[in-house]
Amino acid sequence: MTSGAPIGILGAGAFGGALAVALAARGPVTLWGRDLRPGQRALPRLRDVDLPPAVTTTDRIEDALDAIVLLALPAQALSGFLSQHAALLDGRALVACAKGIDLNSGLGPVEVIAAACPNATPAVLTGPSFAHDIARGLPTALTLACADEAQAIALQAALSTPVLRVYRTTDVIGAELGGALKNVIAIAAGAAIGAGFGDSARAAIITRGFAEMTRLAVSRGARADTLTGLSGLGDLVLTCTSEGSRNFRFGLALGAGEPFDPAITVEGVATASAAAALARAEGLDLPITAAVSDLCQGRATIQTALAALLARPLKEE
Ligand SMILES: NC(=O)c1ccc[n+]([C@@H]2O[C@H](COP(=O)([O-])OP(=O)(O)OC[C@H]3O[C@@H](n4cnc5c(N)ncnc54)[C@H](O)[C@@H]3O)[C@@H](O)[C@H]2O)c1
Ligand SMILES: O=P(O)(O)OC[C@H](O)CO
Repeated sequence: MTSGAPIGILGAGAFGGALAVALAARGPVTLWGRDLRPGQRALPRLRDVDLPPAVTTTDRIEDALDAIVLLALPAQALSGFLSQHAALLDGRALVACAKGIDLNSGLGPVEVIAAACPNATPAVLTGPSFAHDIARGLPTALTLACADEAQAIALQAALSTPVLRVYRTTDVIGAELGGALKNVIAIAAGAAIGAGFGDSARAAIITRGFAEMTRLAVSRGARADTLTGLSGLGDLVLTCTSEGSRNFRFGLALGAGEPFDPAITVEGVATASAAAALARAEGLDLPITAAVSDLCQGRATIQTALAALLARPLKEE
């Protein structure tokens, strides 16, 4: 894997498209999408952005199997996609870009890769980053997590550009759970704002939500300090405070009792249920996560969820 080596991106949604634009600054990129026409230069999920000449678009996965393959697909689609294409993908450096927990298995993206492609070198790219910011060339810092440190160093170098600053860690569980769980807390923050509970309530949700993220991640084997980094606290702050976030906007609609376009990817919905199940299995108390899961599944209203959270026994912080 040399600097400027070709990169393949599977998934031509907002994030796959944005990464293609950014990584084209350092070498050739092949972008595969299931609905992509060869030669297509504009992406429906990434409005007002034209792909640069260094990006080749294709609807043949075989064309995008470069030394590094980024998987820019939603978390709930990853397992099925990998199983379907395992023969092509196994044995490669596969970098998941998804932020979620697989609802069926309770696994994070790296474990999902390992299960479907046992000979691949799996990694995850996460951290605070809106596709529309990256595609516009705005400065962004990400986290690359890979259990193999030498591979983490190589991927970090290969995926960094003058404006895309990639940090690395070998704490895969911590990095991927931070990215997954912040989406759940962002739904709660959005719901609080949408329901008119105010900014003080949002600050409480961010803080107590962060405690829940850390509790579950540490219980699953993460280092607590990973959660204070870009992939945890960094992304939590971004996603809970910006209407650029789909999870936050979904929460806003939920809190306001308004409809939300079901075609928009909102990772926190499935991940709330997956995280609540993991917490039950680990004997952990994650009240905000459970409330989001109940809200999303229609088992609670915004008022009953708030009442349940406020009625909890008083405790030490
Ligand atoms: N958009 C962002 O700002 C952003 C930033 C960082 C990380 N992410 C993460 O990246 C992942 C993808 O998000 P996105 O924003 O690109 O979503 P998106 O909805 O914009 O695009 C998802 C793409 O995946 C494709 N897809 C879905 N299921 C598929 C399947 N089974 N086979 C093949 N293709 C399939 C869709 O056709 C679509 O092109 C999510 O986990 C998200 O959390 C997104
Ligand atoms: O739009 P969201 O809520 O999926 O968030 C996008 C990124 O994960 C922000 O880092």
